[in-house]
Amino acid sequence: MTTGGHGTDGVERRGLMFVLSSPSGAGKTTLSRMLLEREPGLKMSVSATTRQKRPGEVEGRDYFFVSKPRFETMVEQGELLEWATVFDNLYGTPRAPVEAALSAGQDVLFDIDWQGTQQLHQKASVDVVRVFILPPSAGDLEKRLHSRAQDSDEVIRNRMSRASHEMSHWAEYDYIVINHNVDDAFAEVQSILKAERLKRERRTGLVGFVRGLQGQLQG
Ligand SMILES: Nc1ncnc2c1ncn2[C@@H]1O[C@H](COP(=O)(O)OP(=O)(O)OP(=O)(O)O)[C@@H](O)[C@H]1O
Ligand SMILES: Nc1nc2c(ncn2[C@@H]2O[C@H](COP(=O)(O)O)[C@@H](O)[C@H]2O)c(=O)[nH]1
Repeated sequence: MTTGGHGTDGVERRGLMFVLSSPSGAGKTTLSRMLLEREPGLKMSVSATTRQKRPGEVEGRDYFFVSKPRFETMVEQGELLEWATVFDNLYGTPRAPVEAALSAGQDVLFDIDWQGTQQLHQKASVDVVRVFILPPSAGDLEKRLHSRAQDSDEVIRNRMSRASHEMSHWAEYDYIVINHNVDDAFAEVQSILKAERLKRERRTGLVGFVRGLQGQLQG
């Protein structure tokens, strides 16, 4: 699925798919925004969803808000790379922008749940990096859902009641970050991205680069 781009050191490598999952309210959106601001070469995958727009959310930036029939057509026509029902709404990743970004040598950031992560991993395991964000405590998680002030008490109760099930998938992820403090959690997530970008098996240009170095040493 992926084709080459260049790393900051000029050596060609395959793009990667960087996935953040967590129980609702643990901080994925916050950490994603920080990553996008500070990490050039990273593009957000904007999902399609049938859920209602929250105050302040922008069409095409936060989500593509679509009707259920439109979502079903997207599924039938193979327009989604993965999709799932989450909290009684449908969510899915449009395929074309992800493929275009990877082809242009960018890395792609996903804020998706464990079901979508499993589907992506089945399709492109070596290029998928899975990070699970945990809250420091249940009390903090509830406080964060309230402090966001965008969901009704009923929606928050529903999300809290499902948090334990969401968290039961933590062991399917490559990295676990506990979001006590947002700056520390961000530093950890950013370190994971930087290290994964340097992984030997993604760096398709290394063989040629090392041969060139050896040529210089011998010549
Ligand atoms: N370390 C932190 N300490 C305190 N508040 C935080 C921290 N990280 C995030 N928050 C706040 O918690 C709330 C929920 O965060 P955010 O929207 O990023 O969660 P999320 O995981 O994306 O949730 P969802 O899955 O519902 O989209 C926001 O108001 C955010 O500012
Ligand atoms: N499998 C997918 N899950 C997704 C996608 N987009 C978002 N999500 C997850 O849904 C919940 C709820 O999000 P919210 O914005 O309503 O709070 C959260 O866990 C997201 O990660 C997707 O395309 N596929």
